[in-house]
Amino acid sequence: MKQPVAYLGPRGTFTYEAARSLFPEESYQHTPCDSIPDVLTAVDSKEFAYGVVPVENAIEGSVNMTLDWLVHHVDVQITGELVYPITQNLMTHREHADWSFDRFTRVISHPQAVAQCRSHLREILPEAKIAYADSTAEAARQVAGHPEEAWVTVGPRSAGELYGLSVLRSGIQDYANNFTRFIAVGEKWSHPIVAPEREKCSLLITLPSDFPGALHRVLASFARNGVNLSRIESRPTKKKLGTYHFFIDAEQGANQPGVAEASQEIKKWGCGVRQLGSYPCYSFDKISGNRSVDKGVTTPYNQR
Ligand SMILES: O=C(O)C(=O)Cc1ccccc1
Repeated sequence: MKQPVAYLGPRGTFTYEAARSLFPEESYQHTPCDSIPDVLTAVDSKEFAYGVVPVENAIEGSVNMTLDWLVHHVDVQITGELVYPITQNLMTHREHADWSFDRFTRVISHPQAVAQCRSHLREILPEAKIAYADSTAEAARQVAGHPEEAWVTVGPRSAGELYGLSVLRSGIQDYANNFTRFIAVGEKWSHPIVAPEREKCSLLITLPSDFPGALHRVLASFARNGVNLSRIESRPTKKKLGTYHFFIDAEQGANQPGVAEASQEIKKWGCGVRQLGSYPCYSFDKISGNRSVDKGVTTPYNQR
């Protein structure tokens, strides 16, 4: 029987692509959820063994919705990572395929997709209002369902194809090298065909109050124990202005030397240390096999 995987849907999202790359269709059944919290909650409640959500984009940075739900609302482990190339397309209803840009009144998409194309959209659609949807494919679905409206959307070509939209312009992201990191959450798992490129682990560190130089000491402890860090991101604790949780990614698995030692030392100083996962990392190029991704135009519009 195929194992169930929840992803940020509907079909056609970038997350759908990522979910199919990490969890091949031969062995897994992919089920769309309406939002990132829905995916994480469904895995936390064990309704689904696995889930896939976006966590960070090269242009726009962290997906705060994912980070905040991991900290405050669910207790799930990160079990894998995929780095996936993103090409953003400006798309509209087939009936408006030959319209000039100035006729469109609204751009609908996921906040991350809009943010990745902000300058380009300001330039070509300066008067259009921005409206947000829970995913790019949901936005495509809305545009497809309203031919009477002068709406455009931003998202993957696959979503446009699925909902019968026309592509007005491809590669509308503001910068080249637009990649998104997606995470798998839930039960332990490993890709049936492809070996991971490396291991990583993610920790959530909470500093005690009134502790001078606490963050400095935390980082120094990792350095002393020979642990290479690749990311540090702060998010508000939501309890008091100016207090933060720190997401820290280390370039090694949690059971390799250094991480346990540093964590113990940090805990002794009164810091909270929660392991969010120790997991294999994959890149789309290696994992995709024969499946194609929208190569589109990956040079941003202002560098053509
Ligand atoms: O809405 C989607 O398609 C998603 O998967 C979220 C997202 C949006 C923009 C870039 C990467 C992921």
